[in-house]
Amino acid sequence: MRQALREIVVGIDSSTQSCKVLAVSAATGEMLASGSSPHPDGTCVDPNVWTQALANAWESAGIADLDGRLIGAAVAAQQHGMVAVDSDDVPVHDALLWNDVRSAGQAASMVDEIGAKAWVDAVNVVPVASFTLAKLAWLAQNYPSDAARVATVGLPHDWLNLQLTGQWGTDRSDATGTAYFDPVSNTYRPDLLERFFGSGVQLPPVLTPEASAGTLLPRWGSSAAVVGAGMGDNAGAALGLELVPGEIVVSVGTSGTVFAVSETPVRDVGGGVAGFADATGAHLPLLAMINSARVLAAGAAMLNVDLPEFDRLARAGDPDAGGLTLLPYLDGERTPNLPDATGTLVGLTRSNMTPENLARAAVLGVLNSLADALETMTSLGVPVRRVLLIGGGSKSLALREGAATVFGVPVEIPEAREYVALGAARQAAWAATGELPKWGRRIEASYEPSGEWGPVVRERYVAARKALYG
Ligand SMILES: Nc1ncnc2c1ncn2[C@@H]1O[C@H](COP(=O)(O)OP(=O)(O)O)[C@@H](O)[C@H]1O
Ligand SMILES: O=C(CO)[C@@H](O)[C@H](O)COP(=O)(O)O
Repeated sequence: MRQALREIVVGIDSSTQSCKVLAVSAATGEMLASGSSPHPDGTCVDPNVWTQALANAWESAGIADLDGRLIGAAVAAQQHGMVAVDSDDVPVHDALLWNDVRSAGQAASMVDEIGAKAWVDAVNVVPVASFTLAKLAWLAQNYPSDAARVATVGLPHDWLNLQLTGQWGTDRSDATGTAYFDPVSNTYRPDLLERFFGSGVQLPPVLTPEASAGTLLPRWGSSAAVVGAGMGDNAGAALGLELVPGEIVVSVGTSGTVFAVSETPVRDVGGGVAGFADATGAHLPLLAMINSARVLAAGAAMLNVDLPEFDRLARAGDPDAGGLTLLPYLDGERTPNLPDATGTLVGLTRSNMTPENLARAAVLGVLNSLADALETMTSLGVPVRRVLLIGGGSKSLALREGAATVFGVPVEIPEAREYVALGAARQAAWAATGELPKWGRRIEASYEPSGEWGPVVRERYVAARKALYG
């Protein structure tokens, strides 16, 4: 069915640092309006803050003024966040986010109790601090009276679905980040939830990718547009990029993520690759890092420069940063599973200790941590013809130019777009029209690996990581 050219869909990306709203043509995907609003810093937040940021971004994009042209909306959001509410849907505790490592002890106990293989067999992930179930176990152990009041548990995008439509609803891609949903049988595992948290908790229905989660409540404007099922943010980016097997996305945003689409589940008892679902009915094997674009921002702050100047410095450094190696685990790390780790700078000498080399070491540290993840992914048989580099950090020219050489594979930079929000918009069009539109994707720049300094930089990084963490 051809959409009328005037019809509009809205995609929402509620991510760690901000909420972005994108209005696009349902027929072509062309951007018509956008707005954004920041989220507070920190690793836990009252979910009502996300609702307010969405309202602000919605208003600044002028969505309520689109009259009868708005036919659909959908939310893609940061994964895993623990939204635990009472019987009136009031949060009983701030939502612990994916990058809150306080639940590391609970995750480790969960693995000790039943073993990594049993977890992979049950839900195709091995628990780490990031996953919702570990956070719920943390809540039960540290705030038992709050835990006792929990009536429903959802995720950030499920919460925003509730705000938009008045109904709870989730999808496979986000449900797989809980550690109590099996992406193979497509069913919840309430036994695991009961064992590590408690019984009697309601969970949002898991909607199919093209399903409607409801229609917009009047507070969002006059239109009763359809709201799609929504999804986790990485599945949103895959949908926005129209990703196909053979391509691996490396996203350098608040989180660093490495993911691919796959018709079959990818199993990793080693726990690096999480066997998430995508937003089309297939799978989304993924590795996530806590330390990514913010390492560059922290480096810029340390050198007292802005991001463009930091980038200029990094490009002016020696190709191998004069021998400096940064293990960038500034906020603890998830992959590798080192929640208590800190960053380490190796190889300082009086001659290499320049702002240029320090900036370049930060860029190379982020790239090497992503290269570790890429190697784990391909070691499990996930094919890689090329990497698509996206996320706010991919604006850094130093990062772009170094990526192919550190990864050892060709890298393409898709044109600058908000791919998470775009994927949500694409799903909204699917829910509203019954057809998943093809909007295509344009590539802005391509890079080939150069053998010159990449292998040396990679070897130094791997040696430093092994020396410190085995
Ligand atoms: N030119 C740049 N160089 C390095 N990092 C950048 C640049 N521009 C933006 N960033 C970083 O990108 C991050 C935001 O990326 P984005 O993909 O929008 O985040 P999210 O993953 O939360 O959606 C911020 O941490 C910001 O500092
Ligand atoms: O934890 C994960 C994926 O498993 C993160 O990717 C979060 O989904 C947050 O992402 P951003 O805020 O960086 O988009």
